[in-house]
Amino acid sequence: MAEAVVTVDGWSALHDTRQFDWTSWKSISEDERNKAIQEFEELIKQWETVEENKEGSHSIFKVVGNKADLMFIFLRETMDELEEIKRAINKSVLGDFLIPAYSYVSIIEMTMHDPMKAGEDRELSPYVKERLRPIMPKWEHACFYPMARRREPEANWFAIEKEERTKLLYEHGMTGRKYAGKVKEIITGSIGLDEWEWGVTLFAHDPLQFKKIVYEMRFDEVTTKYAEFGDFIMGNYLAPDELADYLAL
Ligand code: VOV
Repeated sequence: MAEAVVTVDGWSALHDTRQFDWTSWKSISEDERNKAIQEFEELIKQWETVEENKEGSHSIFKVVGNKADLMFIFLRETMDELEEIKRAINKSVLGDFLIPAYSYVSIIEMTMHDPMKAGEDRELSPYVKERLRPIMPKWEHACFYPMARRREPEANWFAIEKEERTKLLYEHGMTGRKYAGKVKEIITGSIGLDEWEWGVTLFAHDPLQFKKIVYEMRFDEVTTKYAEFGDFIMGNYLAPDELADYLAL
C-alpha cells in the first residue's frame, strides 16, 4: 500500500472573493460613503499591525474577470481568527456592499519528505518555518486556483509509491525554480477543508508569467498525468491607500 507523506503545516488561509454592489453604493450619500471607507481603512490598519508583528498576512486584489470584484487573502494562525475577520468585514458598513462570491479554506503545507533530497526528511529550518508562515509579497498580481490529484484506475496519485511521488514533485520543483524572482507560490492543503485538495496562490509582477508557468508545468508528468484544476481567479493588487480611489464615484 502506498504510504502517506507526513506534512508540516503552517498558517490557515482564507481566500474570500466578493462582488461589489455598485448600485447600492451609488444610492447612499457621499458622507456615508466616506464614513464607510474610513471605517474599513481602520480594519485594514488592524490587519497591517498583525502583519508587522508577523502574526499573519493579508492582501487585497481587484479581480479582473467577472467572477468577483475583490479577492481578499488572509493567512492566520487559527481558523477562529479567519472566521472573526470574515465577520468583521460583514459587520462593517462597507460589508453591506461586499456580496460573498466564492471562498476557499485551506492550510499552508509542505511535505516532510524533501523532494529536493529524495529519501530525506526536511529539517524544520528557518527557511521551512518562513514558508509555512509567509508574509505575502505585495506584488502587482495574484492568481488563485484549487487543484486535485487524479484518482483514476490508470492514474491514481494516492496509489503510487512515495518514491515515485517524490520524484515527480522534484521534477515539478525544477520547473518552478526556473521562475525564481518572477513567480512566488503558496501551496495550501485543503483535503477535509474545502472541495478540492490543494489551493495554489501565485504572485507575479507580470501576469504573463502565470500563463507561462502553468503552461510549462502542464508538461510535467505530475501535472500531465495527475492534475485536475478548478476555476482560476486573477487579480491586481489593491494597496491600502488606493481603497478610496477604487470606491470613488
Ligand atoms: C513558482 C514555482 C513553483 C515551485 C518552485 C514549486 C515547487 C514545489 C515543490 C518543491 C513542491 C513539493 C512541496 C512539498 O510539499 O514538499 C510543490 C508542491 C505542489 N505544487 Fe508546486 N511549485 C511551483 C509552482 C506551482 C504551480 C504553478 C502549481 C500549479 C500548476 C501545476 O501544474 O501543478 C503548483 C502545484 C503544486 C501542488 C498542487 C503541490 C502539492 C503537491 C502534492 O501532490 O503534494 N506548484 N511545488
